[in-house]
Amino acid sequence: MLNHSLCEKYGIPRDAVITIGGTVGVGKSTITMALAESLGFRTSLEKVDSNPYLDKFYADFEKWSFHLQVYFLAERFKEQKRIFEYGGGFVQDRSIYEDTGIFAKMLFDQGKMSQTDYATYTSLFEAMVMTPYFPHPDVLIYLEGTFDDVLTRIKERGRPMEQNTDIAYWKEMYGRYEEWINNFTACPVIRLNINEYDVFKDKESIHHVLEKIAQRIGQVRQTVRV
Ligand SMILES: Nc1ncnc2c1ncn2[C@@H]1O[C@H](COP(=O)(O)OP(=O)(O)O)[C@@H](O)[C@H]1O
Ligand SMILES: Nc1ncnc2c1ncn2[C@H]1C[C@H](O)[C@@H](COP(=O)(O)O)O1
Repeated sequence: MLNHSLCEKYGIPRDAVITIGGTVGVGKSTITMALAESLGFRTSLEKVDSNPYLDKFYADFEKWSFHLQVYFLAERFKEQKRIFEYGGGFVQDRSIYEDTGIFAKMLFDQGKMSQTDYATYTSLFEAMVMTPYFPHPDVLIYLEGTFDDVLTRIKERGRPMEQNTDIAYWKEMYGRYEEWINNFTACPVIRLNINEYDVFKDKESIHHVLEKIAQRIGQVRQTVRV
């Protein structure tokens, strides 16, 4: 299954864990699949259709915010375990850090999650994730584009629950993402503009992304060795 030749060509370790971050609609799932195919890695994808809370959440944020956050946390933690059990070699669609740093915080700040629920969620997150035993990704690829481009992609993808959501929600999230990534330190980051590649019209452009990954992981592993 592993595409050893591309891993070797670029010097990307076969046990690497590459996580894709970025706001809703920016293109995470798409590049996750393209990178995994190129490298012969497994994917860890967000399952939207089988999520029992997502539709309800978009219809009533206040009522379902806590349920949804706990559900996402459980799902991502199970995925983290799966990645660990396989010994890496994964491309992961969205990081666990975004659940707390973006979504839960935004819902609390906007009064859509109560103080008690937020405290319970945060303590659960910290107990599960912020421990020395939790493996962080080798690299987080942060996808960025203009707000208009992201909005166009959300519209074109056409998930009904997202179409009925106020643009202010996406705008607020977009702004929070910019601030969040500027302060993110949990693992090495590559910032990738969505105009730097196009997996649909120019498949070869994925090589540009592979080069960046190799370079960043190489830098980190070299620093660790020194
Ligand atoms: N490089 C690209 N060029 C054009 N459209 C893209 C590109 N990457 C993703 N898209 C489209 O944008 C929409 C959102 O992409 P998706 O990967 O589902 O985003 P995310 O996982 O970040 O929410 C989809 O309709 C997808 O086909
Ligand atoms: N932690 C989350 N809280 C609320 N909503 C979330 C969370 N994680 C993902 N979502 C939503 C956003 C989208 O509607 C879908 C899938 O995300 P995407 O960025 O399109 O992969 O789930």
